[in-house]
Amino acid sequence: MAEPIFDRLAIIGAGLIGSSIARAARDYGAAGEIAIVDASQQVMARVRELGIADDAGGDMAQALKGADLIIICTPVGVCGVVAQAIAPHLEKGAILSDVGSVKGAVVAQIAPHVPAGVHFIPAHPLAGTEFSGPDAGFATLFQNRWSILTPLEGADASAVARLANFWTRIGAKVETMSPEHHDKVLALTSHLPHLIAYNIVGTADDFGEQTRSEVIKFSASGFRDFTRIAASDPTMWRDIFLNNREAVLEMLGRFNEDLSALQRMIRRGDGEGLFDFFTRTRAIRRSIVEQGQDTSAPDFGRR
Ligand SMILES: NC(=O)C1=CN([C@@H]2O[C@H](COP(=O)(O)OP(=O)(O)OC[C@H]3O[C@@H](n4cnc5c(N)ncnc54)[C@H](O)[C@@H]3O)[C@@H](O)[C@H]2O)C=CC1
Ligand SMILES: O=C(O)C(=O)Cc1ccc(O)cc1
Repeated sequence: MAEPIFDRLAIIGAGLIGSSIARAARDYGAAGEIAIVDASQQVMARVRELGIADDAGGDMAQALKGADLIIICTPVGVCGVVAQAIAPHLEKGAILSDVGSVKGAVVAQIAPHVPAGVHFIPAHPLAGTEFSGPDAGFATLFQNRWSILTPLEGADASAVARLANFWTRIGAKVETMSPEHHDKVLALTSHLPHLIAYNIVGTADDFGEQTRSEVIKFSASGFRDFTRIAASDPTMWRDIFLNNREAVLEMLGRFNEDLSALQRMIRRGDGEGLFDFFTRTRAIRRSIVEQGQDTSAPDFGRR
């Protein structure tokens, strides 16, 4: 196997993403040693049972000793607190990264705590499922999925390249962009779809018992897909919406306008308008499939 890219990887937060990175780093030889720290004793006990870390003692100073890559894998709402707690233990030349679904607010939370000589390079793997916790992770999660790096201005190019190599080694394709651009793109492609799913499933839940049980009984694939997304972790998604407020509200405004236009077409019996609209949206789906980015195989995300 090729040489490890990092000597010691420390993961803070061993949920779906943190535990998947640990498994993948070991399976693909991306790190010499792997240390895991999690605030939950229950999670730490499970990490030891699963045997996915070389160091799962739970001591922060010990875990970070000699770590040349540290990845914060907690919900985005606590990134700042975590960065503050780990800062005294970070060694010169180390790379500090994260996997948060929001980048602007995460940079604002973490950057003030990064000691001089430590390279802070935020990242976001566009890979996941509706499940959480250390048991939900798996080594192949990042295969053929994007990982977006959002280095700050003046970031050390060789550190960025080394982190990009790490993601490539564990199967991902890497792209670089600014945190602001990331947050706009993800507001539309990930955050808004989750909000719509939470909303439609919530609407069904607001109906009486009789309707609710019929919805469950007769749910065809459209609604079923929404229920999968709406089963995603409440803490994680609360933090995403609180931390990508501006971009989500902007996209929601555009979405509401388009929804009103569709509503008007239905009310006016404008079949031609509806047909044209649905023809445009079908073309988008076709280009995604042509680019080989369709991951909607029946068992995607279900294990
Ligand atoms: N779930 C998904 O599909 C994806 C999630 N992300 C991002 O990855 C991050 C983690 O998400 P998941 O792994 O799904 O969450 P998760 O809920 O499975 O795991 C989070 C872990 O962080 C730990 N934690 C919470 N506060 C902590 C603290 N102060 N110190 C140390 N550990 C702490 C929790 O005990 C838990 O084990 C989030 O920021 C999320 O936005 C990114 C891509 C996909
Ligand atoms: O399960 C799904 O369909 C997802 O969309 C997973 C996901 C959730 C959050 C992210 O920031 C990236 C990927």
